[in-house]
Amino acid sequence: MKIENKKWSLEKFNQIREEVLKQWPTGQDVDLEEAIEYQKNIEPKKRVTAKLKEAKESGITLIQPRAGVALIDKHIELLRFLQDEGKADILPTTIDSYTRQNNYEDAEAGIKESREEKRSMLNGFPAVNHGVQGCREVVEALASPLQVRHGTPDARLLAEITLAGGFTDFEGGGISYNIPYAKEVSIERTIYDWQYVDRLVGLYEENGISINREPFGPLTGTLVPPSVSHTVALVEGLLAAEQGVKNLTLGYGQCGNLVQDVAALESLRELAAEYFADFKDIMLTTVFHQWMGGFPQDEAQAFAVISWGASTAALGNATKVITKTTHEALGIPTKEANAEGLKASKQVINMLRDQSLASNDKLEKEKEMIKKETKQIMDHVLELGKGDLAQGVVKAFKAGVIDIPFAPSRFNAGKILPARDNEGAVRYLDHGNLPFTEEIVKFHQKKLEDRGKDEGREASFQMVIDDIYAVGQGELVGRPK
Ligand SMILES: CC[C@H]1O[C@@H](n2cnc3c(N)ncnc32)[C@H](O)[C@@H]1O
Repeated sequence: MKIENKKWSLEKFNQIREEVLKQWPTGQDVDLEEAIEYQKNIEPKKRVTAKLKEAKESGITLIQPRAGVALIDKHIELLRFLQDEGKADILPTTIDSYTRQNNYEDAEAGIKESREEKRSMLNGFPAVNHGVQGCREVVEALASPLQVRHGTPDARLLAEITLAGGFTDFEGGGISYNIPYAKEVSIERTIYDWQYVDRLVGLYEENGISINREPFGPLTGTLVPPSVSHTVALVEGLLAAEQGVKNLTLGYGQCGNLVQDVAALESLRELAAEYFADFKDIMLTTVFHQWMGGFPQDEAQAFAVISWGASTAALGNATKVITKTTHEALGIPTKEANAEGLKASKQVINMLRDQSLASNDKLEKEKEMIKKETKQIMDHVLELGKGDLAQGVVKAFKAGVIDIPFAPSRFNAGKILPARDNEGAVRYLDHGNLPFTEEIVKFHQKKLEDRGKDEGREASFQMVIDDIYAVGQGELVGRPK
């Protein structure tokens, strides 16, 4: 397929739509006109965009967990608990791994098994199998707005069914739900398929229905430098806006050094304001993901990591924070543990509501570097695409100009290597083919050399390994044993 960053015609969209809705029997229940009417009757307090707008205007940080189980009644019970006990501002529905791979047969088997075993045999909610009516049962049982969270390279049918089902926010994108989640799916394929998702959202918007879109910020969740993360957020947001998306939450996964993370959130807002300046009617918000790397098993230590994430989200004025639980190192959390992660986060956010991180030289320097790096990558992507962003992305991955650390995809160059400096900020030990100037490369090298001097060792791959295990072992920087 030829990909270009151009709004799809309705004719092209409808032609592909016929195939999409045939991928599973429940696709036949999607009737767009009826779905638009149904969405029209979902009042503002149950729309994610309204909640985000209110939070952005009042400068508060909303809390949202991840959560999903196999059966509709159990999923409602779980979400009701997170809403009423956890006080979640926005509710998730995390989709199961079979559905994420379009393996609806095994999802169906998982539903059957869950009924037999009387416990969830899936690691999320199989929305495609439950269909439009099943999704509406969930939406109508809850008072809070709902977002679909997943990791699906081909999310076209999932989007059709969950949006018709009353969800008002859809996570993911052609890079962020491919490169960290799949090995064999080409970038062309997922950029194209996610243009379909965004064109569907554009169709809802053209009919007065506001649906929020949230590219998946953390990517591989493993020491992803802010400028790599911001590049993907901006690219996916711009591709979505071209298809008619009007509400975008751009995300970033916590790295752990407070100044760098606050600088990342502030620079993300500033970069987004620049890159989306031509889209007059777009609402831009930010989401901060609490630490996505390895967690300590110990409950108290895990609470500390959760609270550190909540603190940074508040001090960085993120519109929303995605919370973690003390079961992170163990598996799918109980509803109680999930609610506790929400309550700990809310406590910290409330206590920091009237505080902010005073601007300082370090913060300004960090913001300057992140913005310079991101712009250097973005400029090169556009150059490679001869002005077409979609073409540029495909070429950028081939050239390693966009490169995501520790990604499974064979379409990712995998040449960059991140490691923490002496204060725990994430730096480029190897910047691979990222198109950075000498100034940028030297800045990162010096930071890592300083750590090496302090530790009495060379800046090396061993630091990367030490840093990957550090948080789970009670540290931030992986110091030599
Ligand atoms: C993006 C990855 C994260 O999503 C979370 N996650 C995935 N599936 C579920 C789930 N079913 N319930 C709660 N949390 C979940 C978990 O914290 C994991 O680290």
